[in-house]
Order: sequence, then structure tokens, then C-alpha cells
Amino acid sequence: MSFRIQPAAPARPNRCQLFGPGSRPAIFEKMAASSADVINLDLEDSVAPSDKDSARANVIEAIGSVDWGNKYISVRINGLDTPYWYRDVVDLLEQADERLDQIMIPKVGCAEDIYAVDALVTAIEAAKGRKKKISFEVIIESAAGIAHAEEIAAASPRLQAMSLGAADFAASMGMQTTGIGGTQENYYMQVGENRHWSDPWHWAQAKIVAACRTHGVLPVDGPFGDFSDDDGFIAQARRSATLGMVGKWAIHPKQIALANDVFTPSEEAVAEAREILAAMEDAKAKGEGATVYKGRLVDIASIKQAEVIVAQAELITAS
Ligand SMILES: CC(C)(COP(=O)(O)OP(=O)(O)OC[C@H]1O[C@@H](n2cnc3c(N)ncnc32)[C@H](O)[C@@H]1OP(=O)(O)O)[C@@H](O)C(=O)NCCC(=O)NCCSC(=O)C[C@H](O)C(=O)O
Ligand SMILES: [Mg+2]
Repeated sequence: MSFRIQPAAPARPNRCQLFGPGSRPAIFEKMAASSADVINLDLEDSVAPSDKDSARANVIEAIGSVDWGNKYISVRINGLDTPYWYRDVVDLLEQADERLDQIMIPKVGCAEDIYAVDALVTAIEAAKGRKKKISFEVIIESAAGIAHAEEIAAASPRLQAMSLGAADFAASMGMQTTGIGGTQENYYMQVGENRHWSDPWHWAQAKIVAACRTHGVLPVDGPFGDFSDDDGFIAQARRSATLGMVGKWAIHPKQIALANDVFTPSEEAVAEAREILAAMEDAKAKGEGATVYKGRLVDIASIKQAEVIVAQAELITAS
């Protein structure tokens, strides 16, 4: 273990982030009534250029007027390569109710992108005397973003979460697909007559998880576009959870329960984790660093693994 202790990620549930276009205010109350932990009101790619101003106004109005309960409220601003983003930040920070928790910055490519938004947000917060410090989340969805994932994760103390945006990522990388995440027919190895499919998102997800865990940021899996494919969504979410991600986006309400289910440790998993902790307490009392649990080795590292599962479950119970 390094001399530097790995920082903890923010202690809030982030199992499902529900997206809705800012140009569709009719669904805001439905989003608020959902079981998602995080609400993402979108000003970016689900909003047509002609609707940017009205969507921004809708979102600012709804942040203060809708009862969002205990949900974490995030607004996705437009990318730094557009003429819209500064107006998004200025109007949100000057006009939106203190209920706003977070800004999502899309298509980040380097740490300086975060620096620029941080400088603007910090100035407006001070000028307006805003009490709550706005947090940031970013989307890694370009070749530059994934290449610089670690410096981006370290870029600001405001940064709480980092998602993989599979659609823009695929386009930026020149990948041969029009799917938004999920299974890719052509990514397989042929062994004799058998095809073995693999996961083209895996390496990017693993890089994001490592960058996030190094700097105390929540790693999140992004969208799964085919919302009629529940099994595909569940499989993708299970792979993400196994890699260390804490949640996944929902681009349709039917994906919320699927994400919550995968990213909530099951009762069996929590019971087993508690049993491992108890077994290791017994081992420690006997001066042993390792013992046998259900026919397999558990040791001091197993304590940390079990604590991850118990901590996830306790966080969700407390929320
Ligand atoms: C995908 C949708 C356009 C589908 O909308 P719709 O046709 O209305 O769906 P349904 O008729 O099946 O809706 C059933 C009921 O659910 C309500 N509804 C629909 N969407 C939402 C929602 N997001 N939140 C809450 N409630 C919702 C409908 O009103 C129906 O209600 P009722 O009539 O009372 O039964 C739509 O879901 C949608 O717009 N989704 C979000 C799209 C979005 O935000 N996209 C951006 C994120 S993905 C991305 O940006 C890619 C990423 O950046 C990358 O690069 O990878
Ligand atoms: Mg995108």
C-alpha cells in the first residue's frame, strides 16, 4: 500500500442517474417521483439548438418549484466547444434555487476544462453569496477524455462523479457501431466453430474506475440506449458493478428499477460479507491473519472486500 491513503468517494447513493431533456418539462414531476438517486436535467445533446434557451429556463424554474425529495439534482450543461455552456453556468448559478446540487460537464478532454468551469462557478458563487458549494460530475466520452482520465479525476475538489458516455466515446474513437453502449455483435474471438463475445467498453471502464478510486470520485456507467433490452442492460450493469462502478444512467424510466437492483447489494451478499467479517474477527482473536470460510481462503484483504459490500448496503439503508 502506498504511503498515500486512498481517499473515500462521496458517501451518497448513486445507483441510478435518471436523464430527462430540459426541453420536456412535462416529465420533471415524473422524474422527481421516480426511485432514481440522481436526477440529470439535460441542456446538452437531448435538446435541439433551437430549444437551448427555453430548456435552460425550464430547468431553472423546475429546480426551485418541483419537490425533488432527497434526490441529488444535477444539470448537464453544454460542452465547452459550444457557444452555450457559459450561459448555462451563469444562468444556473445566478438564478437557480439553492436546491441545485451539481453540474455535469460533458465531453471533458483535460483537467483545464474543469478548471475553466470551476473558475466561473467559484466567482458566481462568491458574487451571489450562494451558500451551497456546487459539486461537479464529468462524462468521459472522447479519446482525449479517456487518455487524461486520471488528471481529470484529480482536477477539482468539487468533482464527485465520472461517467463513461458510450455514444460520444464510440464516435470519438472511430468505433464501428451506432449502438449506445451494450453488446457489440462484432467484438468476438473465433475459436474453431465457436464465437466468444467480449466487452469493448471494459478497458475504458476499468481505466475510469482506477482514476476515480485514486482520487475519491464515484465511477458511474453511462447510458444503455436500447431500453427495450432489459437483459442486455442488466448484463452491462452487472459487469460495471463487478468492476467497481457504483451506478448507471437510465435514459428511460423502465431502466431505474434494473439499475437499483444491480447496484444494491443483495441480502445474501451482505449476510455473507458480515459472516466473513465475523470469521476474521475470530481469526484475529486467535492471532491468525487468515482462515477458512465455506471451504475458501479469507484473509485481511477479505475484510476490506467485505467492508465495501457492507458499507454500500448501509449507505443505501441510511438514505
Ligand atoms: C427515450 C425517451 C425519448 C422516450 O420517451 P417516451 O416516448 O415518452 O417514452 P414512453 O412513452 O415509453 O414513456 C412512458 C412513460 O414514462 C414517461 N417518461 C418518459 N421518459 C421519461 C424520463 N426520462 N423520466 C421520467 N419519465 C419519463 C412518459 O412521459 C410516459 O409517462 P406516462 O404517459 O405518464 O405513462 C425519453 O425517455 C427520454 O427523453 N429519455 C431521456 C433522453 C436523454 O436525456 N438523453 C440524454 C442522455 S444519453 C446521452 O446523452 C448519450 C451520452 O452523452 C453518450 O455520449 O453516451
Ligand atoms: Mg454524449
